[in-house]
Amino acid sequence: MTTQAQTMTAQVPFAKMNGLGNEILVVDMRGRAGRVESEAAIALAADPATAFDQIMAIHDPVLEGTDYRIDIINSDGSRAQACGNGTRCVVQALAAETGRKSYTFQAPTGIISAEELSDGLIAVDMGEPAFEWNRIPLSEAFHDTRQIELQIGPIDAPVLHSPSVVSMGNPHAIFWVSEDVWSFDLERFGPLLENHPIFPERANISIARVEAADEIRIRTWERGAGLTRACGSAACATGVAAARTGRTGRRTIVHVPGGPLIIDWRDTNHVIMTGPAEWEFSGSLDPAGGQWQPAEQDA
Ligand SMILES: N[C@@H](CCC[C@H](N)C(=O)O)C(=O)O
Repeated sequence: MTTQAQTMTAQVPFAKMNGLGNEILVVDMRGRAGRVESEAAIALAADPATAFDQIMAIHDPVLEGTDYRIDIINSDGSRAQACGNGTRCVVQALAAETGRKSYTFQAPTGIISAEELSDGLIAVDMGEPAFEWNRIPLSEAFHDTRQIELQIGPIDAPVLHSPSVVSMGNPHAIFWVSEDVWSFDLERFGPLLENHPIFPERANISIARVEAADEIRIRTWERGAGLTRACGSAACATGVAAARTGRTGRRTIVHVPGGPLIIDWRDTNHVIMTGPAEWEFSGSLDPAGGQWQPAEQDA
């Protein structure tokens, strides 16, 4: 039988945060073995008080030269390779704890660095995009991924078609539209496209409208999380794809439903995403089962 003391030792601290409305739980796994289990993630996602889009679990560093290792879990319990909004939340949480502004993380997709700027915004180096079909990945060869053959809706009058595809460590498809992005039933088309056989590892699906040479508006259906108010890696993928197809320059403001993100695809080929993060409340949770309680001052 589990005693109260055992239950307490199983608890780890977390902070409920958001990045432009992308709901994030930052879980502190430092000094602990194990990981946040998918079962725990699913239970926490089902509770309206802790409902989230991604968990960002901070682990002790493994690789020399990095501060921490980050594990990313979607609300359906699947693992993700990148999460831009979540990374900003992690940096804000660590900066509040330590006073240090810059960090280097071992993320599932590789080494990423990020810093809190003097105005409080957080800049994340999201690494280099990949365009090769087998790195997205796609299930069939497309030599030009600026536009691939994929459509949804009636065959002779598709609602969405010919997306650009980009990997930001995780797979993204961007459907360009000239209408209001809110006029599309993304809740209906999102899951069909996320799970389309062309994407063997599923994909994050965005609808994007270019509004100026440096401004884009998007909505995203996230792989493993559904409709979200913000997806940082989708904003990066869209900024890159827009520049790559001649729709915009390399520095854009990408408006997600939660607000603006600055996306800068630098000459170094690295994509820098800048935006805010916000703390909501703190607590402790069991990374195996997901049972949680608020911190005393927040209870
Ligand atoms: N919200 C994230 C992206 C999260 C990962 C995604 N759902 C996936 O499975 O690839 C972001 O801000 O980048």
